Amino acid sequence: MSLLDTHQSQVKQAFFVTGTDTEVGKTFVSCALLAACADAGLSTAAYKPVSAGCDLTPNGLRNEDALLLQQASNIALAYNEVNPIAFEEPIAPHLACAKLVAMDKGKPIELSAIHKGFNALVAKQADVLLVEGAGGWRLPLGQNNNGQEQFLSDFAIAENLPVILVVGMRLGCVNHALLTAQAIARDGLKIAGWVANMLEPDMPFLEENIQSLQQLLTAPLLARLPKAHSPESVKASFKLHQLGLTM
Ligand SMILES: Nc1ncnc2c1ncn2[C@@H]1O[C@H](COP(=O)(O)OP(=O)(O)OP(=O)(O)O)[C@@H](O)[C@H]1O
Ligand SMILES: C[C@H](N)[C@H](N)CCCCCC(=O)O
Ligand SMILES: [Mg+2]
Repeated sequence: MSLLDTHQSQVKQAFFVTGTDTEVGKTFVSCALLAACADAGLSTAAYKPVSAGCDLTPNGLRNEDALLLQQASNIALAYNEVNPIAFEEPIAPHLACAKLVAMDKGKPIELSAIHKGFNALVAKQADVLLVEGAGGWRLPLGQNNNGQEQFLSDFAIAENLPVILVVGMRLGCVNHALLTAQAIARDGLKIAGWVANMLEPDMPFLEENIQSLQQLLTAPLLARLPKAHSPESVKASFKLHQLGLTM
């Protein structure tokens, strides 16, 4: 029985949300999907295992993505349950981590800690659990104690999570989307679907680019999100039955 099967007995469905790059709308799309699930009467939780770019507050580091995901979840979650590994600098997390380790102010990122946080959220038994990556699919986490390079995708692979791919619609996204989809498939995971996030409404041939991706990506197009003032305002873009969340 795969890890996911074990987990699925406790959650209706967990998804790993990745994107064609950083800043393409993983958080925005995740919050919109969480709102759509809540409207459908589903209980929701979210996880941002690794964050970089945080404010230092009296309660500790706080990442904007993680706060938005915490707020968009309708199961009450403590901040550290949502985001157990946080770095202050808005840079690649493995570099932020290496800097702290070099100054003896931190320790290497451990995949086991990411799995532990995931298992704790699975135990909350939400109908839907969204895990947001950081940057793109192959996010480095630095070396483990055996000197092996680790990636956040290793976590998704080990948990056998279906993946939602957020494509930031801008020139160059077709290549990024196809390379990401290819890597996910070669990693043995299923893409549950992809989202056309229309960050740049005036992108030339926007429709033609979306149609090209529909032809070139085998996974279904889950939603076309327009540039909007809030994730809540575009939650109706999702058809939850495509994700097996409603009949
Ligand atoms: N469809 C949209 N309409 C309006 N604003 C959007 C939309 N999608 C994303 N944004 C905005 O663009 C910025 C980047 O989006 P977001 O933070 O979701 O990207 P991300 O992929 O999660 O980035 P990161 O890699 O840092 O996690 C944010 O300010 C977000 O609010
Ligand atoms: C700081 C930024 N907003 C993201 N949270 C982290 C992006 C990491 C990108 C790593 C890479 O270059 O692929
Ligand atoms: Mg984000």
